[in-house]
Amino acid sequence: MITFEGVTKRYPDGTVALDDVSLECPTGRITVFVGTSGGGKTTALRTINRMVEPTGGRVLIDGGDVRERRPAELRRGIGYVIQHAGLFPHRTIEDNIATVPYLLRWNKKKARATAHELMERVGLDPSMARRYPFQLSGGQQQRVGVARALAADPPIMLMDEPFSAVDPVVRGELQDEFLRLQDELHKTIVFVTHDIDEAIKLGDRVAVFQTGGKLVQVDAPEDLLARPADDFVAGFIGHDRGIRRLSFVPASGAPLTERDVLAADAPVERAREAGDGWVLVVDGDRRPLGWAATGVLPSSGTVGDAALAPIGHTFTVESDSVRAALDAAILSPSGRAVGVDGDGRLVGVADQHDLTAAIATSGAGVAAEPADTPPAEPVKGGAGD
Ligand SMILES: Nc1ncnc2c1ncn2[C@@H]1O[C@H](COP(=O)(O)OP(=O)(O)OP(=O)(O)O)[C@@H](O)[C@H]1O
Repeated sequence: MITFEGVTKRYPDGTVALDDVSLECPTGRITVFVGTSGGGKTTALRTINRMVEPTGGRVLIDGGDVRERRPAELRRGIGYVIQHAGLFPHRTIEDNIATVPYLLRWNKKKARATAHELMERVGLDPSMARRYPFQLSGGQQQRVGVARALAADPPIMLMDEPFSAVDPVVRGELQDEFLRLQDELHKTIVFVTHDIDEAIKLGDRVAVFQTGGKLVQVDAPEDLLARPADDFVAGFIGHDRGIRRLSFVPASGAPLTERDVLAADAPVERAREAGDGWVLVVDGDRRPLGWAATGVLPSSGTVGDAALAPIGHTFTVESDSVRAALDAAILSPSGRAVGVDGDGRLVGVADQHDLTAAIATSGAGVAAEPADTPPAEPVKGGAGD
């Protein structure tokens, strides 16, 4: 656990970068610092590894004041990743990654073997080990930055806008892989970003900083979206927080039906009986094939003979959120979302009304149940859809 106790940083020119900040970053979890530019996020991060010394208050790691540790020794237990990766341009990728192991005087063979292992872990082909940073894309360089920070297996990782310098698609991939890696490694991570969507996607806890180094709110992402502490936080989160909260409502709570679902070998006559204009056609393995419009069916034969409109995207009932399901429904020609299991087989179909019912019972909607109705378990990593 990293603990900030009334931490203040006032620079000699009078700038207050941190103003009496108290917060806890739990062990094995991701705490994200987010907020306006100049809000003190980077300053707060750097007080943990003593790159910045507070002028008031204390920073503790597992109860011990960081000031009682020598900076070099302290930093060996703390990985540090920055924007643009900050790689050494004249060292190969493997030697960049092995920077700390070399400092720790590991023999070269072991250090390089660790570097290769880590390359695989962060999704880089070890055949790139002998390349130089300029021979890698921005996204690949960021992966090297993460691998380098992990090399000595530090329990703590500080990450300062590590994914900001890459395009949105690569950024999304890096975030997903980062979450997957954290699922295996359980590091104590403090992550700085100015992007609220990134904060909500990655954070177990999100700390919102305001100009002047004031910490305004620390909460789980779903609580931040549900109950912003003040107008600043509400404005910072944005006006679509109602929709974004649905990322934390599990789709498994939505009532699913098998109404108007037919196998491809069913006679077209059966499709004509369907109530509201569309029939979902599935194969013998219950994998969805497409939507058949009942107004334009062939005169005879099977529903599989009909021209099928594409499903668009499905949602996985057990792991996706209502947000993903609603999106699938909105994009579906029939207005209905197709829920599948982990193997892509049909579980059931939900229309927008069914999904609204799930929102209401989860407590996330305006028409929430009375307060004594327990909210559904949130979707883990739910903001990622
Ligand atoms: N050495 C310094 N001397 C004076 N002021 C400083 C110094 N370093 C930082 N500051 C100021 O401290 C405040 C907080 O800076 P910090 O970099 O922590 O903010 P931030 O929230 O990380 O911002 P950004 O999102 O723009 O990176 C800013 O007003 C900055 O100008």
